[in-house]
Amino acid sequence: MKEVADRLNAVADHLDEHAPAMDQRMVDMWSGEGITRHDPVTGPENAIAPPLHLTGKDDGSVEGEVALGLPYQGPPGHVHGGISALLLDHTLGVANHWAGQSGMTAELTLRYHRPTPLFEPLTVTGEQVAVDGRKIRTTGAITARGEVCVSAEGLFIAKHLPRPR
Ligand SMILES: CCCCC/C=C\C/C=C\C/C=C\C/C=C/CCCC(=O)SCCNC(=O)CCNC(=O)[C@H](O)C(C)(C)COP(=O)(O)OP(=O)(O)OC[C@H]1O[C@@H](n2cnc3c(N)ncnc32)[C@H](O)[C@@H]1OP(=O)(O)O
Repeated sequence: MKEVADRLNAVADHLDEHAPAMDQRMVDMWSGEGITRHDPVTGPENAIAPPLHLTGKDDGSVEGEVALGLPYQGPPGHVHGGISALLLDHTLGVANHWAGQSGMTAELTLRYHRPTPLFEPLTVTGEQVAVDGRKIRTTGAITARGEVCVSAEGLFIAKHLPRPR
């Protein structure tokens, strides 16, 4: 294992030497292409992202399918509850973006109905349900085999931090 670790560390050092400076990398991550490349849920450049692929639907909601492996394990054979919260927080955020009014998460309420299985297709959904001034209410769920494992209700407040340029 030590030899393998040394080789991986050498690769990491090599990549570090050739990577752009951190502030430039931040700019690149936010440069567009219609997706965020860096986020820990859908980001293709983020090693901890499963990644979940979300699609916007004609009815205004978003949906994606993903199967999660061992790094996301909590209870034996099942998804860690914080990971489910991560997927839903982000999916509700993307649902807001898709609906045209987005904001920052102020409250996220989760109900864990049944354990969420690892290694099985999960459907993750989000839908904006109301906008009242700056307050945005959004719901979503993770389902497996047609049964709801986790449902979410979020309050988002319209506010946008400046993107790096
Ligand atoms: C499907 C294909 C789509 C393609 C997608 C393509 C591209 C994607 C592009 C972008 C990606 C899109 C989405 C990405 C998704 C991101 C998801 C992640 C979201 C997050 O992970 S984000 C980080 C976690 N989040 C925070 O880090 C927030 C920290 N926090 C604050 O920054 C402030 O706290 C803030 C801003 C929340 C409010 O602050 P503030 O000063 O602006 O507003 P203020 O306090 O005045 O509140 C105004 C009114 O909201 C009420 N209110 C406020 N907070 C409340 C609470 N908690 N509960 C109940 N009511 C609350 C007040 O009571 C008042 O109500 P009233 O007006 O009636 O008095």
